[in-house]
Amino acid sequence: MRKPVILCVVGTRPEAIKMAPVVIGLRARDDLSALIVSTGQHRDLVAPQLAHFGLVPDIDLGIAADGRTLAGQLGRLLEALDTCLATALPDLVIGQGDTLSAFAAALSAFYRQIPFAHVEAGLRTDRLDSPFPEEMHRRAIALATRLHFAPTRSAANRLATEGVPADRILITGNSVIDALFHVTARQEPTRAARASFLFTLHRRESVDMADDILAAVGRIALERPDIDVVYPVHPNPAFHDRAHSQLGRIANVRLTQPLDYPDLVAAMAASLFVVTDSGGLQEEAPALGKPVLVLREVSERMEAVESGAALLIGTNGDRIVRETLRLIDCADSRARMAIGGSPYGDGRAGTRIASACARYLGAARDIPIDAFG
Ligand SMILES: CC(=O)N[C@@H]1[C@@H](OP(=O)(O)OP(=O)(O)OC[C@H]2O[C@@H](n3ccc(=O)[nH]c3=O)[C@H](O)[C@@H]2O)O[C@H](CO)[C@@H](O)[C@@H]1O
Repeated sequence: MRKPVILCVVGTRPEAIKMAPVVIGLRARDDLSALIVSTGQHRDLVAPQLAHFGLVPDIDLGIAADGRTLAGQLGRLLEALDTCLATALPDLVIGQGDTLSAFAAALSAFYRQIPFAHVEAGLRTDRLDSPFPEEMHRRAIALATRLHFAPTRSAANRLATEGVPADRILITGNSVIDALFHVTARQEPTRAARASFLFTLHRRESVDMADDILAAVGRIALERPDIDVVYPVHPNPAFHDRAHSQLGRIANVRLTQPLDYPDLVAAMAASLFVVTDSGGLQEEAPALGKPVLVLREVSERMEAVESGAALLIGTNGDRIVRETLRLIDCADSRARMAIGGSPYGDGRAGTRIASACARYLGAARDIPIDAFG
């Protein structure tokens, strides 16, 4: 009898990192078949990250962003994914998060009436302009989703208020914690030669404020030459060019290429704290006991803010300088934010998701699935 076939669609770096534990969980079972579809949205960032989990894309659609408009990219992704679904005839499609690739995967599955499962379901800011276009994507994805894998109870509660039936929601934890533990279990702790903090900036809505944010980082580095700023620069030209022109000549700002996931985790573990606009880093840093200063006005990850592990500081340069210098100078402030453990997961999201998929597809009955949290 043919095993049910699941297509796991990834488009970007964070999707690859968060989908890897799901694929590992699915492939640990002998009653399902899981294939990875790489859309090509982050052409050069997906395969290397999957490789760290021993995975390679099974299907590569090659639809790179290449400067197209959002609508242009979405059209190309929909067409390529529709053809892929018509050929692979999956029993279930899984997507992660809120990107164009995740949205196109949900929509193309819906159009073919193939069930869609959403990893990291239920994240909302209630602001369609922030993050743009991700908030719209994830709300629309929810309409096309059969199985909602919510990382936390608050995400599950939000889905319930949107009318999603309880038996379609499972609280799994965020699979990024699975990925983090996969790496830390294979890494020797390193003692940093110099004190540092990790800085990343990549969001679409950060572009307009990028000059102010990067100028603030430069002011901090010049004021504290004893502290290194470790800044893996996102390849998006909107950030890459600015970073090098504004910060390239400051000795204690270490501009690097995008880091492989294990190297990013090692840099985070060696840092005093993290300053970022990244969603994933807001989830990972608390698990490593690292305070997070979030360069956003709103966040769909309020659990870390409410626990005191993260602080929303927005994009105003003076505030960034003030809050970052405070964490540099005050070990007590850092200790108060190092809550120990992440509210986002226990490292078993992949296994829970795989069990839920197997049960849904009738591949296995009555699987006890313990929810996270
Ligand atoms: C609105 C929003 O928040 N959306 C998020 C966005 O993801 P993001 O904001 O987390 O994106 P990034 O920050 O680019 O990636 C982060 C991952 O990459 C690792 N990393 C980073 C730099 C590096 O040099 N090397 C690395 O390995 C890092 O540790 C982390 O795991 O889209 C995802 C997909 O839908 C969503 O899930 C997610 O909600």
